[in-house]
Amino acid sequence: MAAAPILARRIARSGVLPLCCRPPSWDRAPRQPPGLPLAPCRAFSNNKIQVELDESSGVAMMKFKSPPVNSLSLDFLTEFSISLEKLENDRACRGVIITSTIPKIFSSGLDIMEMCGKNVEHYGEFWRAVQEMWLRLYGSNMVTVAAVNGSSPAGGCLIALSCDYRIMAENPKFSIGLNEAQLGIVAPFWFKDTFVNVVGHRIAERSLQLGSLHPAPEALKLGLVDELVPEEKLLEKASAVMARWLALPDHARQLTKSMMRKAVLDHLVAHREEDIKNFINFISKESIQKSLRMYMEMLKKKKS
Ligand SMILES: CC/C=C\CCC/C=C/C(=O)SCCNC(=O)CCNC(=O)[C@H](O)C(C)(C)COP(=O)(O)OP(=O)(O)OC[C@H]1O[C@@H](n2cnc3c(N)ncnc32)[C@H](O)[C@@H]1OP(=O)(O)O
Repeated sequence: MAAAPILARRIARSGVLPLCCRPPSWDRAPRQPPGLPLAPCRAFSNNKIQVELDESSGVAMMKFKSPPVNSLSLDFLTEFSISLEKLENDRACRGVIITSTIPKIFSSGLDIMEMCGKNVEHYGEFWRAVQEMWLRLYGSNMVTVAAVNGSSPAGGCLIALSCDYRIMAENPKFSIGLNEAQLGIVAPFWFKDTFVNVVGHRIAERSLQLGSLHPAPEALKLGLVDELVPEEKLLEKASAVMARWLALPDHARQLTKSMMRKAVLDHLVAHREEDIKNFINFISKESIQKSLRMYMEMLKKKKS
């Protein structure tokens, strides 16, 4: 019996408070009393995501590990939201680095099979889980750094865009972008707003209308990612960036982050049910289902 729907309902019932539910944490510096042995790493690993918290630095490493392509299924999204919630509520954790264990893939975006041939209840539950994940990540009090070590289309790109800083492996074969238009679907307003907040209106408009996937060097030029580094240096660089961000007092950084992101978060919170209804109506259309089926066939043909 799949646990995800139950967990998803549990999260949904609990409600998410954007920017974030726990109290302000300027007193939450990692505690490593001098003279004591190094604080241990605490780890929790579920099926699809592995998390290790280094208590001495206050930094968690979150690794997606859902073969073949880290697609964002209902189970994955539920696990992701629960992992974020656990870290958010852990006073020892101040920052999280998000990366993937799958070679060449950060995340392939929303699991298309969750949006194909299912019933209205399923679409509603799935979309609520997508919203939940974004509200938790975009509204997180923690410093969030995406170490993008592979391709990252659509929902995968949204995860990276929702972080505070994006470092990508400098391989031109890896691409990133909101390519929904290529699938015959439309990125919802909060995907668009998150994108605009990172790259500005003009670049976002052109990229969204064309459903562009930008190779890493182009993504850097557009400001979609903040820097490129050789793949083998990605985690080292992410840790260095994290240390720089954590050097500031938490309360000042968090209030600034909240000020920058609040309007966009509030917009979805105020229109959450409407957004779910809109998704259900859109995705249930026969023409949209046909587009998604054709896209999946195209992916399979590309392989053979
Ligand atoms: C009102 C609002 C309405 C709607 C809003 C909806 C917003 C949607 C957001 C999204 O995120 S949609 C998903 C967009 N994702 C993509 O376009 C990515 C598609 N995948 C790829 O381009 C490639 O698979 C790849 C990620 C670059 C990896 O390529 P690679 O060659 O390494 O693997 P392969 O293509 O052979 O794929 C392996 C396996 O995985 C299946 N797959 C891939 N992506 C997805 C996915 N997103 N969902 C489900 N399944 C996916 C692929 O079909 C292969 O399956 P197979 O082994 O059974 O053939």
